[in-house]
Amino acid sequence: MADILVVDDEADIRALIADILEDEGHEARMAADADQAMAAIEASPPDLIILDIWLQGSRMDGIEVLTTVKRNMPDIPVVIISGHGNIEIAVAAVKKGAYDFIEKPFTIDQLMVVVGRALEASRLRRENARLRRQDQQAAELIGASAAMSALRAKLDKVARTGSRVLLSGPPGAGKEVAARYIHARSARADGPFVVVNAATIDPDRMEETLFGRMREDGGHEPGLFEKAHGGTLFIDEVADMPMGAQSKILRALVDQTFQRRGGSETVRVDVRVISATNRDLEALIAQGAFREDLYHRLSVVPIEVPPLAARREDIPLLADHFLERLSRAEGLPRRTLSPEAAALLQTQDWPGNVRQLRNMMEQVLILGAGAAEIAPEELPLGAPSADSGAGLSALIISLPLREARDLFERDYLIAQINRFGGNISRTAEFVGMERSALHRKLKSLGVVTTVRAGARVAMAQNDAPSRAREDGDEGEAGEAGAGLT
Ligand SMILES: Nc1ncnc2c1ncn2[C@@H]1O[C@H](COP(=O)(O)OP(=O)(O)OP(=O)(O)O)[C@@H](O)[C@H]1O
Repeated sequence: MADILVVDDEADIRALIADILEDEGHEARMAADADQAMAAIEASPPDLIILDIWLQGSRMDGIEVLTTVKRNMPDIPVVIISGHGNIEIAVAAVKKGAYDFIEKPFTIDQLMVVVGRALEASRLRRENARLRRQDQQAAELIGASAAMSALRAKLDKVARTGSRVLLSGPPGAGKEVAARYIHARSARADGPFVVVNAATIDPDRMEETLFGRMREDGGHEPGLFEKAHGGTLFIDEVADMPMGAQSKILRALVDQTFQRRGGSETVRVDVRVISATNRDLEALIAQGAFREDLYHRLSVVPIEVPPLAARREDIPLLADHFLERLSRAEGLPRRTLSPEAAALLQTQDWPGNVRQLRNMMEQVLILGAGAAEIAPEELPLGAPSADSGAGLSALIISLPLREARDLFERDYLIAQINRFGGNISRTAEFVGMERSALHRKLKSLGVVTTVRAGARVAMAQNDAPSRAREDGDEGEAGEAGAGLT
């Protein structure tokens, strides 16, 4: 059911058309002149406007209404009703953007055919716009690190050319997104983007998949090269391509022609190939597992997509992007990372790269506690690695050096005092400080000691060592190291 606005100065024709439309299951609104029409459109843009070209006694005639609508809301289709013998004006209206016209007098069938076509064309246009938006979104490369900016600059450059590109990088780093990014910014953006993963296709069916086959009835099944005509074919995991298919691809790349399986006709296509690998193709060439000539054809422009661990600054940005997208897609409440959780993610090594981060954010969103801020404890992390700095607490990593050092010293000294059962002399000896210097330090960091369950324990007086320094407040435990043994 569509919402259709009928604009005609003749009341009986207006009502007749509205009746016909309502009988066909549409909702019809009516306007007698240009002002009523514009008010109705502004109140709620209709799916279709049926517009009489002559509007007696109206401020604007039909052509002017058409021009205004096309300027302000170009996506609303307009069907013009013209009087008999006014073909030139009707044609001029189509040139100004009307979808079509019908001449008075017309039959119900004639009206409904034009209305049906106009609604279908507008539905397709909306659908195409939606798909293009989706493609653009899938081709979104998030990241503000220097590595990402350099990658984006290379991809932008190569997008403007028609060159073949070989993307290399570890699994999940974003090679497919990079390929989509190139396609979406290339002259082929309106053409198809077809993906084939050489590692997941049965090697015996590879040629058929890529180049199609003839059917027994004389027809043919198109292969992916044919489906990508006018667009881009993305060959993922190209290193897994069987030798037989490699030589056929080589030919398809050299002269853009091939034969379908079981056929003799030469098929010509216009396809840009972007391929990707996470393996060392040169090593495979040395082993005789990959054709060197194909490698050179594929890697006219080689581009490396860096692992996530080489661009840790992007991690909070990426994580937040996934949290936003996933919560919207799943209809879940929006959650953000606490600064400590974001810092902790930055200390991880991410062998599964961006895909692993995305999966983790999905897990947190679905299984997590649900508070607006995600706490570090909610992150499903394994043991920290030795060389990534992950041994440091997330809180410390989220602070500037001075505050981090204060916090570290406070926690470190509390742990040491408690280890030595509250004995400041032994603590001082172990940490390598004079006893008096340790006292001063404890005071400045806001560390106090108190007796609990018969044992002397140290603790932070509050969470802000600098405040303790300013006001010299010794707090309720009040000893700040003084008078201890
Ligand atoms: N820079 C990025 N911005 C936004 N999303 C990204 C980015 N990089 C990767 N992704 C997302 O991470 C996931 C993995 O990316 P992609 O499939 O492009 O990796 P790949 O390198 O092609 O992996 P594989 O080698 O396993 O095929 C996808 O969901 C993708 O949308």
